[in-house]
Amino acid sequence: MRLDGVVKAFGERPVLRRLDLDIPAGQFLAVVGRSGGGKSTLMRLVAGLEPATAGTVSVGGEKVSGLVPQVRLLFQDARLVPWQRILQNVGIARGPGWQETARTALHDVGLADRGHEWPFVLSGGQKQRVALARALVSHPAVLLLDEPFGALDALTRIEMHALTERIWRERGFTVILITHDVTEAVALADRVIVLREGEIALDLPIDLPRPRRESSAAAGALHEQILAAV
Ligand SMILES: Nc1ncnc2c1ncn2[C@@H]1O[C@H](COP(=O)(O)OP(=O)(O)OP(=O)(O)O)[C@@H](O)[C@H]1O
Repeated sequence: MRLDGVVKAFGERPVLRRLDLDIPAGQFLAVVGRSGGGKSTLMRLVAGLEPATAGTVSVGGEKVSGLVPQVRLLFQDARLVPWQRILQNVGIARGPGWQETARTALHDVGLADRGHEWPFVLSGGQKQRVALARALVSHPAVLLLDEPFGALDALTRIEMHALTERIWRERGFTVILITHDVTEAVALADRVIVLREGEIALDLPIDLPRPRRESSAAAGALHEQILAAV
């Protein structure tokens, strides 16, 4: 994925100012920044939900000019369809064999036996697992995570971190994770970008070995550096 001189303004208000960014396939990138810094706007451009004011976004060498099928988004709320059972929520594309594909995806997120139930019976963390399974069925090349763990309790969040990391390592797609949580960024990402007032204030590789312990001294030093940039 590549951003070339990307600018986004709403009327007179510039939200992103000339962003240049190269994201190699398979990278786990975290985007950190204060509220209002332009993180969600960046996500919407990359997903093709909104056009850039200037510059280009490309995925796999193709310029983005509308919704990109190989890019999937996850939000803070799971956005399940309440009147459809869990299996149907996951199997959104009802082609041949959709049930088997949906069952496999549910199995991958640890909800193998819940397909026949309704979304309302699930906890917040389980709903996010279903949303993740729904994204996985289309074999995305890029997964955009817009604070999907933000509303979860601390223990569930750590479980979701481990699950996301495992599936990312197995499947090898590219991830862009938006988060306020610097610890989360350092625990999961290969690279952290700090977005401040629409510009990249820091672009930092995270070379810690995996699986990571969130409390290591090396992680602490990176954490400080990111916070200072924010
Ligand atoms: N459709 C829109 N029209 C006008 N202004 C907008 C629109 N969308 C976003 N903005 C403005 O762009 C700026 C960046 O918003 P954005 O949602 O990208 O920030 P963010 O970094 O994701 O914040 P948060 O962490 O709070 O979600 C804000 O000042 C916001 O008011």
